[in-house]
Amino acid sequence: MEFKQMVSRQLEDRVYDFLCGRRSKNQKAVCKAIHGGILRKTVVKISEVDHLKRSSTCQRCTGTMIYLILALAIIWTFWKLYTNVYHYWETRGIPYVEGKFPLGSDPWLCSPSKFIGLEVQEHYKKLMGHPLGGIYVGRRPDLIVRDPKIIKNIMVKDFAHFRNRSIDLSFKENPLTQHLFSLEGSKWKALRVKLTPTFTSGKLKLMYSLFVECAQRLERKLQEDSMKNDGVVDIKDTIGRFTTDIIGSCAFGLEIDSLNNPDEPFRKIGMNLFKQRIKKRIIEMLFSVIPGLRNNIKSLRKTEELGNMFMTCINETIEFREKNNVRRNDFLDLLIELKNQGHLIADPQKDVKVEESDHLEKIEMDLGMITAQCFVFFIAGFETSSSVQSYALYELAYHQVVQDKVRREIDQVIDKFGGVNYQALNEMPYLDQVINETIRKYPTLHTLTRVCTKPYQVPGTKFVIEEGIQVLIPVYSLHHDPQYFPDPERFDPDRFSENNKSSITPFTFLPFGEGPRNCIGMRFGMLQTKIGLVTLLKNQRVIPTSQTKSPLVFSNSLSVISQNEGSIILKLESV
Ligand code: HEM
Repeated sequence: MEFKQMVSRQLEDRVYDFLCGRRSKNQKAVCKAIHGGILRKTVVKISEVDHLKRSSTCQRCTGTMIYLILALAIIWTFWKLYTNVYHYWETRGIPYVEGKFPLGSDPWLCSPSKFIGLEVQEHYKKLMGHPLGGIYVGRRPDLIVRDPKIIKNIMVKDFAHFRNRSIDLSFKENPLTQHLFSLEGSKWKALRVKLTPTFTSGKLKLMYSLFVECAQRLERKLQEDSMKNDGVVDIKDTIGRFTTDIIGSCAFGLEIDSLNNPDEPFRKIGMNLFKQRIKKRIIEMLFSVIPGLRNNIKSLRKTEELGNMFMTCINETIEFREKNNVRRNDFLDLLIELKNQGHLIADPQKDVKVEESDHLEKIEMDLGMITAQCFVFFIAGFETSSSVQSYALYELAYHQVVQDKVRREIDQVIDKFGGVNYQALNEMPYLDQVINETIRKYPTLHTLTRVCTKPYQVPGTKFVIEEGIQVLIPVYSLHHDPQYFPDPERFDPDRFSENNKSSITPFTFLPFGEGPRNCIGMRFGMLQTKIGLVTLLKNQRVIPTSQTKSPLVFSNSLSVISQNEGSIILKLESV
């Protein structure tokens, strides 16, 4: 007997053992005789099944066989339906990265150690030479845009087609989801117009004294830390506490002191919000396959509890301020003003153009809406600026010449203004270069998203982006593309010097996004970052220690924000 035949016989025997269970040798032989053909061909004709039904010896195995075939048919149909979508880009003549069952183009679920910015970069590299290309995230066809000119059209010129981000708002009963980052369409527009004046430089100047209070606390803490433990500190943790204090003070009007109080609840909340690991990734992937599942996942309702805590805190603060006529010139004061107007309707303003076709939706500025805005200021303001400062200090520790140059600039400006006031911070061009180079190398949002809200023909092509397609703007990949930033892994603040910055290709450097939906808190974030760095660098030198992990490794969290794994340990030395 041929080897192949022998193996198939053995296999057949095993299948019969499984189907016929504990039966006598003779009964099995009858079953085999009856089902042999069926099994070999794996296709059952109804007549054969009828015949089988009539046979009293093998009624049990007939039933099992029918179930098995039904199950196979269901699996086959599911597989066909599931994988059908993987022809989406091919049929539209768009270059693409192949999608495979069940994860699409993204093997990241299988490699939990990979940072999403790097995953997108792999696709970006595979699509080299093409202005845009398709990928599949699970079953969802997404479009990666590589060409800076098309990026400009999507983010600015033809923004009317791409107003929304793709944030799942199915968890609607949670009031915290109604914030500026996630709102869509005319609701977003109305709120953006009203909140924009909150972030003018005039308003920031009024808040400056709140920044100074927190900076003074940071200065004292650093002095203490430099004398303990041989000056070795977890700089990420210290700066994280400092930004929590600033945002707590400016957004919630709370005098929290997380720098000196390790158990400060706001600090704990901030940290937990960004701990989304592999389990969360798997859940997210399931959401892309089974929409609506989100509503049924109990663990995600934890955010509801968080919402209640925030609501109570804001409620009490507003009540107190209104009763005692307290004003602190912070975000909450400005939001209370909006609450007292009752509702918002967007007005035409130069930064957010209202088109004639726009239906201007009324937004009730109730407590829920106010809390949601405070919440987004808290998460956006806490993690972003704290990461930028920590990564800048990490790079400065390894680039002492650059660090000395920044310190010289700080000393000159302090001499000129007699201290670190608001104006002084705006006259430090080299510090600006260092911050820009930090957010180039470590962009806080590795990938930006826009959803196509009305069909859009890409200029110069016949290709139409359909409504509902998610567009990915690969910020991390652009910032690390040697075509735009030669030797991209080198930390070189001179890329942003007065002479060199004009040669940077527009729309390849996007640390705060672009267009009407860019970062509303950019000035606030820059101010927070500068005051933190100046406070530290004017009195201390940072140097790497044997405990400093280098290079920085970015985590695989699903968060839109790039976060490095673990701590950033540096040594402080008084200067
Ligand atoms: C250095 C610090 C910061 C960085 C690097 C940063 C970066 C970004 C980026 C890249 C976006 C998306 C832009 C786009 O899609 O085009 C964004 C949006 C946003 N940021 Fe920031 N951000 C920072 C600080 C802040 C602060 C301090 C606040 C608030 C206090 C804030 C509030 C927001 C909000 C509300 C949005 C959504 C805007 C909208 O959709 O209209 N950000 N930020």
